[in-house]
Amino acid sequence: MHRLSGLYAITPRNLHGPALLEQVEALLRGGCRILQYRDKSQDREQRLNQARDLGTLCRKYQALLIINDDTDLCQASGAQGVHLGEDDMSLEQARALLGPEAVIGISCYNDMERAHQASAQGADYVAFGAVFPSSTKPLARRAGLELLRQARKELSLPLVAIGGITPENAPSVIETGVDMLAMIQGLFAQPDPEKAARRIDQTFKAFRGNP
Ligand SMILES: Cc1ncc(COP(=O)(O)OP(=O)(O)O)c(N)n1
Ligand SMILES: Cc1ncsc1CCOP(=O)(O)O
Ligand SMILES: [Mg+2]
Repeated sequence: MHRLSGLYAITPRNLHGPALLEQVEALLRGGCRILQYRDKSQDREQRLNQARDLGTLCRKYQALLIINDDTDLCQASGAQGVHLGEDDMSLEQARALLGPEAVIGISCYNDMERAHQASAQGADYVAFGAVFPSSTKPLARRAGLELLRQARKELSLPLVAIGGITPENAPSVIETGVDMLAMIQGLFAQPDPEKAARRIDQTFKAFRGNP
């Protein structure tokens, strides 16, 4: 059983090869145990090699590797699951391809109805956001802290918050009851990503206690 809680790091577009692996390993050292490989580039071979290398690194730290958008890449690289949005394959199709053990996460933006539907259809987690303005995705729809609180009341599956989250504003998001914080710039744009990851990990522990 995978542990769907805590820091959920997502790879940035501008980092590849050894530099990406180095930064990801720093996050893993800092306590991150969920990683999403998000790479919209078209070079399939490069994406496959990168996903396999990230998988090797994640196994070393017993971390989960999720692939953004692409079920083929998930299967080819041996990753544990996929993250799907409204422009991607449906949850039913992905489940049929990847099987019951795969972790499938669904973007719900600010749409509670979509989240209830994903939950009923067997999603492993649902994501809401952007919680704050995001320089990675400036046009993302906004889902504020109040919506996260409401989602926590209505839904029992694991919840992810995404968009503009930083080590500074993380406590205000964790306080709503979400299970995971998905972050790109709030980790990778920090001078010390390991320290940023450790700070988030400790913030979760301060709220929830050690397991
Ligand atoms: C954890 C998490 N939540 C939301 C998203 C956004 O997914 P999507 O709407 O499909 O947009 P892209 O990331 O594909 O541009 C995500 N990737 N991860
Ligand atoms: C993919 C995505 N979906 C909503 S906001 C976002 C980007 C999150 O990146 P950052 O943590 O840098 O705001
Ligand atoms: Mg997508």
